Amino acid sequence: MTAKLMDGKKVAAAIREDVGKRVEKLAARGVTPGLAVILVGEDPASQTYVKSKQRTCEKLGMRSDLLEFPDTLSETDLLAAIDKLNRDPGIHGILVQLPLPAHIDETHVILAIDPTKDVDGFHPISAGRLLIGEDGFVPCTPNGIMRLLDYYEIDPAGKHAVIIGRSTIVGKPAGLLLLQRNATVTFCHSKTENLEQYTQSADIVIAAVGRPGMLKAHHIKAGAVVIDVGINRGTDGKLTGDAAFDELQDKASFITPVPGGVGPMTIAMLMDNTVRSAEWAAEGQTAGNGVK
Ligand SMILES: Nc1nc2c(c(=O)[nH]1)N[C@@H](CN(C=O)c1ccc(C(=O)N[C@@H](CCC(=O)O)C(=O)O)cc1)CN2
Repeated sequence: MTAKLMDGKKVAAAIREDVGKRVEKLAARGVTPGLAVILVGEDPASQTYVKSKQRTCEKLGMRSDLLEFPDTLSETDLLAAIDKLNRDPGIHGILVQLPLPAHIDETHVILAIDPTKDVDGFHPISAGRLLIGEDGFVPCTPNGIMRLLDYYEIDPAGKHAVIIGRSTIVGKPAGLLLLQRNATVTFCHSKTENLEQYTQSADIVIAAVGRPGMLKAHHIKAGAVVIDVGINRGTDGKLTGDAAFDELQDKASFITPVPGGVGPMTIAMLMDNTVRSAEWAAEGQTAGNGVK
């Protein structure tokens, strides 16, 4: 069996096209969706991602503000910058690029973002809405994974999904989304003993641990769907995922490549969340539920 590639670039382009149409509709009502991205420090990968977010916004006709700070920025000054953006009516989405320098507490920063502008979906209000199944901002990478599954008509209902990784950004929300779609979900992580005991019975395996090539052919059953969230840059600059792609592609039914799989979906879903935020604001709603 040769696995079918799940082409994140193609699916992300289709999402951007839809987002672009919604931006035009908002423009007809005098609204320009605005995203503010805060970057602290000079991590090269983070610089690439924020530039890509900015470029995508501009291509779609959205406002994009990039606030760049040195890694000596104090937490107090960062919270003040967020507060200013919270009060800017032209900004519908605020995100702080992660990781942050060690002296800044990520939780304080996430809590400072107005939940009605939390387009990353990291605020506890967004996380709570996802937990109870209420409409709200869903973290971009897991939301992108769901859109990829939908595009390739992979219905998680009744399937066993194994998630390797329990981060609040990817693993946990991906598990909740799959559960909402009636999958049976197992979380595995760095302390899981005998990983293959779980992965070998999985219909869908999501690898999100940041360990290059850790998911190998012997871990999966024939015909499993493999979603690779890993973005590991080698010393040669080459990007590899958490899945050993070459050996898995002969055993899986579907597999996401790295690059070109889940990564492009993350930015497309960020655009989707930002435009949703502007749509909700234009309707006088908060997070889609009609509450002002
Ligand atoms: N505030 C946030 N910080 C971080 C997030 C996030 O969702 N919100 N996710 C990651 C980084 N990230 C977006 O911010 C991101 C990672 C990867 C890609 C992507 O398109 N990857 C490409 C390869 C790009 C390359 O060459 O490096 C791919 O996989 O094809 C987009 C966004 C951590 N921080």
